[in-house]
Amino acid sequence: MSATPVTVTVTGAAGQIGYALLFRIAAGEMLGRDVPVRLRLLEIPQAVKAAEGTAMELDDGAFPLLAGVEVTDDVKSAFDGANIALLVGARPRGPGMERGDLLEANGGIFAPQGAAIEAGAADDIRVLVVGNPANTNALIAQKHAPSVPPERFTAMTRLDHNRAVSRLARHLGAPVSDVSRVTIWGNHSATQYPDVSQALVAGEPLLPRLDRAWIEDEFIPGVAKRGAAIIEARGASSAASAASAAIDHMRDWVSGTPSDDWTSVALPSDGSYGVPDGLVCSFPVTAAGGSWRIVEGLDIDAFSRAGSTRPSPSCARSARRSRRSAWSEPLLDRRAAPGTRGSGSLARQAVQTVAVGLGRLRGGLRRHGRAARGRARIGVLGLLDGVVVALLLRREVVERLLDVVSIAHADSLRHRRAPREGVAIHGAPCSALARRDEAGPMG
Ligand SMILES: NC(=O)c1ccc[n+]([C@@H]2O[C@H](COP(=O)([O-])OP(=O)(O)OC[C@H]3O[C@@H](n4cnc5c(N)ncnc54)[C@H](O)[C@@H]3O)[C@@H](O)[C@H]2O)c1
Ligand SMILES: O=C(O)C[C@H](O)C(=O)O
Repeated sequence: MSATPVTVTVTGAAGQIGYALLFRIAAGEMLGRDVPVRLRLLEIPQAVKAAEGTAMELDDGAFPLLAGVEVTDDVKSAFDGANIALLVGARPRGPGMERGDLLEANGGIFAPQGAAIEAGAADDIRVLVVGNPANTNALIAQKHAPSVPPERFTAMTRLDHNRAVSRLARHLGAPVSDVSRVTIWGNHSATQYPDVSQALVAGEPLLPRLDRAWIEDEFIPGVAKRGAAIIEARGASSAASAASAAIDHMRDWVSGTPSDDWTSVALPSDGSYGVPDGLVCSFPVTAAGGSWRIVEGLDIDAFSRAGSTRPSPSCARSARRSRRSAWSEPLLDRRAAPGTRGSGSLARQAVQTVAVGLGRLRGGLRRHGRAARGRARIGVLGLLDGVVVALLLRREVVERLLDVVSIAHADSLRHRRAPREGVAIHGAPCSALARRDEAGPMG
């Protein structure tokens, strides 16, 4: 057994995921069965007592690797000397919501936590953001810890990855351990693209064994919308499977991925695959020596070329949408906020949110009835989301955002007759944004 315990900070420790996560960490499933851990549990003051109850149960587990448990509501001390931070504490969504709708409630949590990591975490700090919208929250935390290497901030798409692997294995009647090289691209949101084009089953290409209609009509939406299906069935968002994915994510990060496989992790882009620098995006990654490395050089068109059956109109729509989600978001980003490098891709995400909010608002205002009113309401919330993100940023970004909003507004007035196709956000056809508006850009 190694001598010095690893300090693991878990936020939201009294919540559902926290409860499913902590005992597995204490049992050595995350860092190895020879690595002692010291747990720091961060909660809001109202939930500290519940977290203390969990700490009592951890004691009662008599875990040989557990070197201590501390409970606190003080953000600074929670991250002091932390080697690993699992940022789980955040509000979960309810039925009918998208994860991006949580930004208003949750975005503010991650700036002080990022700052506390900057101030006091250990040099080897590794951060996994689980709280939704995970990609955006990871970016917020990362921007507040400028001296920590950006790639140490990750957001969790491992749950989506595991869902994809499990679904493929069940469909093919194969053990999950036989399925490899699956990728989740993009955001932990309904806009993600679960990609099987490189996947293997028992070392052989998997694509020839799948029907393209199944991939497009069942697999892709089934994975991307699994979180909502669980909320619908369970009345609460996924917890044990999320905790399990967090364990998998950290274990692979620290101990490495198998030599013949990769996993999916959302991390600040290094420009790979045309994703703008700094945007927190899920990629195929391997881990070795405690660092992630993006798998380079994959042929991203393989899936399209391999399809042999003609998709029905709805398949085509869903495929277009999925591919657009994975690949055109960066394009939209680039066009939406040219020259915002340095002010960060958070600005671009804010711009996207505002643009989508505007799309929803316009859609709602143009129609009548309850659905339209709902759409307009969601539009207003989307606008607020964007503004909240922008306010977390510097002044010039806010100004740029206002710029974009006014240009979009002017365009929408100009193209009132064909607003879906006509509105341009710095050159990006707004039709693309409008079609994505159910899913939202945030993850
Ligand atoms: N990325 C993923 O794959 C994934 C999967 C499942 C759930 N989630 C997200 O994880 C989050 C937590 O889910 P849950 O089911 O555990 O929710 P929960 O409501 O059961 O628990 C959340 C806990 O966080 C605490 N909390 C709130 N603000 C905090 C703060 N500032 N500091 C510390 N703790 C704080 C709450 O008091 C609560 O105990 C949600 O945002 C959910 O949407 C993400
Ligand atoms: O869907 C949710 O809101 C929870 C989580 O992100 C999930 O994917 O299960």
